[in-house]
Amino acid sequence: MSQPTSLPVIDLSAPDRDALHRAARDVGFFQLVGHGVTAAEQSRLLSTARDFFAMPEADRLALDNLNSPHFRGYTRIGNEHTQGRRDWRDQLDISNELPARVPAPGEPPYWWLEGPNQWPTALPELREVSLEWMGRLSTVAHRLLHELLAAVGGPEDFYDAAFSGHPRNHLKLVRYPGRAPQGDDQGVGVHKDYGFLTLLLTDEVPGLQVETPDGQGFIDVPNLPGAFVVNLGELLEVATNGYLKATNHRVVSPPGSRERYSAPFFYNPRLDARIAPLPFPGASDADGVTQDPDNPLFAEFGWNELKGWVRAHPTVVRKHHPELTIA
Ligand SMILES: O=C(O)CCC(=O)C(=O)O
Ligand SMILES: [Fe+2]
Repeated sequence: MSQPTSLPVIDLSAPDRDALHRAARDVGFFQLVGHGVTAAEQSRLLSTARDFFAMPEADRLALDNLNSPHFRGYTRIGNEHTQGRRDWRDQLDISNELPARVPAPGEPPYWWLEGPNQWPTALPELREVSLEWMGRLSTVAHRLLHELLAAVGGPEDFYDAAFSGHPRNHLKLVRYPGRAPQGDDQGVGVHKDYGFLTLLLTDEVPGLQVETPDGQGFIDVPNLPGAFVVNLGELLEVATNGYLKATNHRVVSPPGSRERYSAPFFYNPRLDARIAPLPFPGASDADGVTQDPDNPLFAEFGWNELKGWVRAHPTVVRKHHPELTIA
């Protein structure tokens, strides 16, 4: 099979289901156009993110995620880890604005993930822009998930109930501040995303790389202005018993001191949603989910999400959840 050198482009305003099926099954990554989100909305989100990172460090550290047992807020450069190695980026993690939840004895610990966000007082518009963005992209992702389920021959509304109540939307505002002084180029290390679909907005600076289907190398994802880069998360792999795979990807730090900004939106169900197998014709061709002792895939979404946070934010875990283990 020849390696794709650019990603498939899917137009959500006139979806070609065969193309979507192939893009999801063969590549696991594609560019989404025709989604209805305007260039003005996109540049507002990115410019608000830039304003956040341009604030004095003390203002950013006032939102340190070490303050939050719910893993919300700001992670300074070098405090996040992927594959046990330090990532070279700083970021603000935002999710649904909910009251702090402390799981009762016997309740799954993933309920710690529910809680309030931390917002900067000096940049009040960040709250409105981010919450609006999550609502807007949920609508787009919902449509896309329906198209995708239909494209593989399943019932398009099969997972709607999993999103009722408080679906676990997650927006990350990210800055890659050039290369680490020690010469390491891990912006963010190789990983898969934990939910159904990720809709990623980036500036024009390259860096995102996707693993090739044969697992032998990585290809650069070019910036297509106006498009969202979409990738499949682990729940789609679980849902289809491995017919669709969550794709490994990483970000290579921009050279020198060049900065790169990005904003992945993770379209996720409720934390306690159990992902039942999708009834679809390809189920008989599916070869099972990836077996990796270092990365078990959980059908109950909260566990899958908590796995990711515990791995990426060991300092938060040491401070707030020293007893926490992943079932
Ligand atoms: O910044 C990017 O381009 C991708 C980031 C990413 O993959 C992630 O945060 O999960
Ligand atoms: Fe990712």
